[in-house]
Amino acid sequence: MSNRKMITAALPYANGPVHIGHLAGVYIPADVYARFQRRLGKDVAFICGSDEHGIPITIRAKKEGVTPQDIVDKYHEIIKKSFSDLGISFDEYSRTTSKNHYETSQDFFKTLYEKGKFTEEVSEQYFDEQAGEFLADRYIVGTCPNCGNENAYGDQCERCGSTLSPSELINPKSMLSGNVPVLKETKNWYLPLNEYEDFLNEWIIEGHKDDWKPNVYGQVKSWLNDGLKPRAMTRDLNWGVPVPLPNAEGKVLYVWFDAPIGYISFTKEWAEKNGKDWKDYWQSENSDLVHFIGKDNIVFHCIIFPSMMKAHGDYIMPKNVPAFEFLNLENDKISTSRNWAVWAHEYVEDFPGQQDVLRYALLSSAPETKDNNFTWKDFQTKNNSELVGIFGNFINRVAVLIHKYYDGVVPSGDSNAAELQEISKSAKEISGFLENYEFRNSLTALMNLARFGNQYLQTEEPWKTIKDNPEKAAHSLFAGAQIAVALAQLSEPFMPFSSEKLLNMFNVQKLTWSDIENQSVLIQTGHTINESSLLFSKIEDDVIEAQIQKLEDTKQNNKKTNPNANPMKEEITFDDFTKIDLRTATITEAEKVEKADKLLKLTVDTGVDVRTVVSGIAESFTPEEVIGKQVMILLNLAPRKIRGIESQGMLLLTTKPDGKLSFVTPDDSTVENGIEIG
Ligand SMILES: Nc1ncnc2c1ncn2[C@@H]1O[C@H](COP(=O)(O)OP(=O)(O)OP(=O)(O)O)[C@@H](O)[C@H]1O
Ligand SMILES: [Zn+2]
Repeated sequence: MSNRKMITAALPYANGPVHIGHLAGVYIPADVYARFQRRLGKDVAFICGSDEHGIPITIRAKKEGVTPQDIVDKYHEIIKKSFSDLGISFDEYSRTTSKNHYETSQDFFKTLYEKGKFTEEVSEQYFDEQAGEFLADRYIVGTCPNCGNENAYGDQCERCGSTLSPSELINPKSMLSGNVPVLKETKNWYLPLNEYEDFLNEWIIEGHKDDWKPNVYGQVKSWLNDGLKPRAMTRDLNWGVPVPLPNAEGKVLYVWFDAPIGYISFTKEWAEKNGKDWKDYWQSENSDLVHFIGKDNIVFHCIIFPSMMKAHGDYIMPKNVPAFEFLNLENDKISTSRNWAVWAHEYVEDFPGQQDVLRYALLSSAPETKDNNFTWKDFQTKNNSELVGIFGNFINRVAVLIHKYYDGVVPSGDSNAAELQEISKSAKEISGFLENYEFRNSLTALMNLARFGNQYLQTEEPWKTIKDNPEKAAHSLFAGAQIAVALAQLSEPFMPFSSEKLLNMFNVQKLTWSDIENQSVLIQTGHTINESSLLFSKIEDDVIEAQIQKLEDTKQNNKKTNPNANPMKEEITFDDFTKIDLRTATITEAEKVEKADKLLKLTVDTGVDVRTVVSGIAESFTPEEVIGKQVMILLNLAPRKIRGIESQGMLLLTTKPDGKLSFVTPDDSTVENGIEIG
């Protein structure tokens, strides 16, 4: 084991604020680990920053009519403040638009280029001639070949979830101009990942079978089993780090090339300010590199970035990549675009001074080995029963009784008593779990010490023995004080705000982890403690209901701005519109079409003539229901045979949320048939 810990947390993408999913899946566990390593006396660099390049940012900027820089400036500040408010103890939090990052990532690219690690490949890519730009996959929309969704993206259909490439889309269109894009040749630089398969197999599949998490190991194995392909490390785009080669105008580094190099750039920035050498953390065998990420980032941190570092030649490989699964909210997938989230900055406003409650609740339901769910009710229970009922209650009783019976001076007791062994036992247990990235178990071990303390006081009953056996009472509170101070010390990685309050309350200094493991006496007889203050307070039902209501409002709002509604179709002229002959009409007869579940044969009085229309409405209406209904008809639609019946025209219908159809009708019954609509 080495003395240095180079800890990174996934760079949050600067197109939205931080939510509880990010916190539970990456930043809080990473912070617990970093704080713990510092307490072990390790030389820790805990590094992060905003990821400010890539397509979603440019798309968002276009939508809002601002520049990509405007977007990232806004979210970088919000994200940075949320982390600091929640006590995430980054040594450096920077951003990928920093000058230093441009230089570092360009240098990295140049080194690989000069060593001949890239292959150059010419490929055909979609190009928007009107906008004069190559189109990233996300910038192309069209019909999904799998489900028929008309608004599938060039890389993915969000309706059926299938992964696509732009050439698979039916009727591809550019999102920039709405035009049909053309294929045009372009040259890019590729990293032949297939050449790194042997190295990855040996290093991860053979070398980390036992110490990496099964979810991480399994994902890597399946990527390797499928075989790796060369991947483009540059893109035709105008937002990002420019490719540092001649004749590479209009090309930038692939966002997943530059983003992980951000860890290195930001370490440099931190090292420079603190008189350290960044290479001691990234290029020395006496350093453990650990990446904290969510499961969707595994391939980038276990395959692509390591291959880049291997190609470079000077870097150490990560010791571990403890990736988390996903956190859901109230049984629904957390989503920035649907605003389905508990936002860190809003939590801090709604629950002032209660950051540790969120840290505790998220850690105890961290999606460590499988996806997990956050609910407000559960959050309330964790606070009221565990933090208030057990942890806070125990410490408060100890402090209050010491003030009451001994004027705030720790009484004398037997420092060899068996109950004091619990302290070092807990410290060792927590430490073992944390070294193994088992955050939930470590938190349980901490709470178990508080539980033990509570029970101990309950059996000892110093409030009774103080009368007839004062020596016993003194020892009980001496031992209670040791356990309370142990909790103050050991809770720091998990609940840093409360830990600090507690250390002040007991008027003691921070100890190293090994001191806590090795000393049974953490606060001496005769030591004066400060006034006790309440650590945690009960969260009432109305507070929780307000949060639930907020989510309910989001649901309602999402219904209003219907996420299922298709975006506008291609623009048409007024002349185009006047070609359409829409009229009011009345259905006079209706019957089922034999052997067709969906069809009704209708006789329609159009005011101009009486005609037959076959309409696919039988799953929404019975024939009886529609007779006499006034409707709207598209009169000049070319006739068409459906099931042997000639259908002359089309009725206008729309769809209700339950999927049933609804007629478009005039809202006034005095409108006669045959009147034009327009
Ligand atoms: N619900 C979640 N649970 C656990 N981890 C998550 C969750 N959402 C994102 N993460 C992780 O947080 C880190 C930063 O995420 P990033 O900024 O890239 O956002 P994202 O994945 O685009 O999320 P969103 O789409 O919700 O904004 C990544 O490592 C990602 O895997
Ligand atoms: Zn689809």
